[in-house]
Amino acid sequence: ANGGGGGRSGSIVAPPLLTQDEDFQKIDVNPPKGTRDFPPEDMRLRNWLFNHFKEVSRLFGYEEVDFPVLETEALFLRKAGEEIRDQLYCFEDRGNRRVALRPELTPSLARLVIQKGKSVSLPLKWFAVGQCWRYERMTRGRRREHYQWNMDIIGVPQVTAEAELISSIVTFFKRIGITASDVGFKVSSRKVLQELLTKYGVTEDMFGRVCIIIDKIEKIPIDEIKKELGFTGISEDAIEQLLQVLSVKSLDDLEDILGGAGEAIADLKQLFSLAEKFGYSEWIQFDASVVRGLAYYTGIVFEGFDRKGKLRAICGGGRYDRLLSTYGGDDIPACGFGFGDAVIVELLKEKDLLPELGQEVENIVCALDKDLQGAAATVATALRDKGQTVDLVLESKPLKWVFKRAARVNARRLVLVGKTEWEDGSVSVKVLSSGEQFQVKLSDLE
Ligand SMILES: CC(=O)Nc1cnc2ccccc2c1
Repeated sequence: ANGGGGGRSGSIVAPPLLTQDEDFQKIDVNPPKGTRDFPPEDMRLRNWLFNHFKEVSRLFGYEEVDFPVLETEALFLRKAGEEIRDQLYCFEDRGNRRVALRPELTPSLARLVIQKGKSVSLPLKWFAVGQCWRYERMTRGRRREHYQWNMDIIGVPQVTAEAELISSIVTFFKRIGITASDVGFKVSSRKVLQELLTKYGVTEDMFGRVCIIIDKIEKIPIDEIKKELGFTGISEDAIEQLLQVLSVKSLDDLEDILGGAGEAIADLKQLFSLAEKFGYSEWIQFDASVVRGLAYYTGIVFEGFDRKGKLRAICGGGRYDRLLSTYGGDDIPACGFGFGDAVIVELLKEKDLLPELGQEVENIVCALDKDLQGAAATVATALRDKGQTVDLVLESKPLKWVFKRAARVNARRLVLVGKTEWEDGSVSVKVLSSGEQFQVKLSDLE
């Protein structure tokens, strides 16, 4: 509809002759490269997934928030060499402002917390499900957008916060039929790296960069890793020692190397003990090689992985105690996770756990001849006012067509408005599963 613009009212203006060929050119009906449409069937799966995200978040007492998909570019301009930065979907808008489509939600959340400042009482427990963007050469044929579920706790320095976040993801997995034998969480702390780098005399400002390099440890050859670490000023033998520590497989072995005095060990011990109390011990394991690819993590980091090792990380998160202060906010501790909508669907397919979601409608209402179309509208409204879902047949159609549509929309029953019945305020109802058919007064229809 073109709104009031071209209605029947006013003088009829002959439309301009469609002379230029661009008026005829067929547009490309596909969505832009790397993006998806959500036709009904895909939208049903997406809603099913997002409803689980949101129900778990509410189960944990979190409040939903959202932010613009468009942010100032500066919010994402970290200099640690992150992939998310190289692929920023940024541009200059018509006001010559540098802007970007958000590649993640955490910076926006930090911005909003700072904006709210003293007017919000800590701790904050917020969640969001939002579309995030990246711009990479389509050579890789990868998607340029995905939806991310985030949960964040702002203002809690203790690892009870991280322990609760992992519990919420475990709760989500259990709700959709994923078990501890399907997936696990690799858990570590960046304080391990921090304590080592301090020992090797590496300065704080190098910390983020070193983490990003190490996060690539399984993605690029080890010699490349060593070379890149060399550029940050770490000595050769310090690099060897560092890589040694990252292959440590138990907290006890780590303690032998770091000594028991550091925060890293204390945090991790407490997290594993809390995991026991939350009841998800069998879901988590210590893995010193987990650093995650975001520069702002400062403490515990974790990532969900499929135990078959066929898929990329399912989700990931950790503590980011410095992020708010880097944006000029107060020194407020924070932690959170991101959970993308792509890998989880691949996992559900693998495990044959995809739900079967068909369209459902309770009633199809149909007038048996065209001068009963108004009556059919009245019947549809009566049912809708009682909260019943109704697919109203809007044109006069042969009954054969109506039965076909009833099957397609998976209607539970057919409500037929016929001349004789309507004269005494009745309609005829056919329950499609049993074939049972009966007359009923409109007022008694429920
Ligand atoms: C598997 C997948 O689609 N990943 C994906 C897709 N789009 C993104 C967009 C922004 C940031 C990360 C992204 C990650």
